[in-house]
Amino acid sequence: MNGNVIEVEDLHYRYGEFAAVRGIDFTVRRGETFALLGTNGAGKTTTLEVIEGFRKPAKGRVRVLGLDPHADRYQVQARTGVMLQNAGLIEELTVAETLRLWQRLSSRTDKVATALSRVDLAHKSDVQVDKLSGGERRRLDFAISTWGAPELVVLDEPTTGLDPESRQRLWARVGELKESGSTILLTTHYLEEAEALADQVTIMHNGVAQISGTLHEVLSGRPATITADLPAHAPALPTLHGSTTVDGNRIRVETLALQADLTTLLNWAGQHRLELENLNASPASLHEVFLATSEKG
Ligand SMILES: Nc1ncnc2c1ncn2[C@@H]1O[C@H](COP(=O)(O)OP(=O)(O)OP(=O)(O)O)[C@@H](O)[C@H]1O
Repeated sequence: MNGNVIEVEDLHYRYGEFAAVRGIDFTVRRGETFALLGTNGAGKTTTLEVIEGFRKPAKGRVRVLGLDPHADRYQVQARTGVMLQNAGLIEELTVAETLRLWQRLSSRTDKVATALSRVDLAHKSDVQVDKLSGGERRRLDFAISTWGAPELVVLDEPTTGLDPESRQRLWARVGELKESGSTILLTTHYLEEAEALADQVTIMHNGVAQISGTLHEVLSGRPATITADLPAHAPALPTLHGSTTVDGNRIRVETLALQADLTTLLNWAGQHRLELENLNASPASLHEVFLATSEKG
């Protein structure tokens, strides 16, 4: 096997007549974290399910750990940890019993107490699964899918339903997995999650990849934004590198020269003794890229 853990070439998948995935290509190298983003119904889960070996592509070539994930699914699944959107947990077992069962089933070694403390569930060891909150179930599922740090971890919307603190903790755990050498493929609707974790992203829409690359590649060339409210009767604005739009007293500057334009604007406000209310300056983010790609239709 080369350094690629996942290779997807011209992947197509159909549900009957409906083409859910229409020619996706991407490669995930060993040790990388790759985020698949996109609108609802874009085809992210379908793509993940093909990679996990649950679905056979209509067309195209998929290799996972050098194997065909459908034909060789038992070999691939033994080396992969998968967190689906809805976990099939056994409701009658306690949290600790669930992990002890997993310990017997898994070919990887890990410790129940350690796995529980990683996801902050040690205090729930003796609680039955059907008594857990939605976020706690999600964390238990994460503990199972990352048991023994698998070579490949596939996470379908891992932090949906988690509170902000639990989300940050899970990000830290994903960071540790990455440090230990695991390759991670995840889908998420939280763009800041992709910004925090991913080396590479692909944004899907209607079964097609609209944009792919490293975060730097995806964001480069995208303008930063400055917004502010001007006081009434403000003098004419200074000349800026970026393009300015005015709506009432609110200005919005889209610029590739954020520092220069912000300095000009602040100097101008200072000279005229103006207060710029609600001043905000932000670099390009995945949020704008996402909106731009999903508007393409
Ligand atoms: N079992 C199925 N039978 C028929 N159509 C399906 C089936 N599963 C998914 N689809 C359709 O395929 C498309 C892609 O679905 P998929 O779940 O892969 O999208 P997604 O990007 O994961 O969406 P979301 O962000 O909403 O979870 C959607 O239009 C969906 O309605």
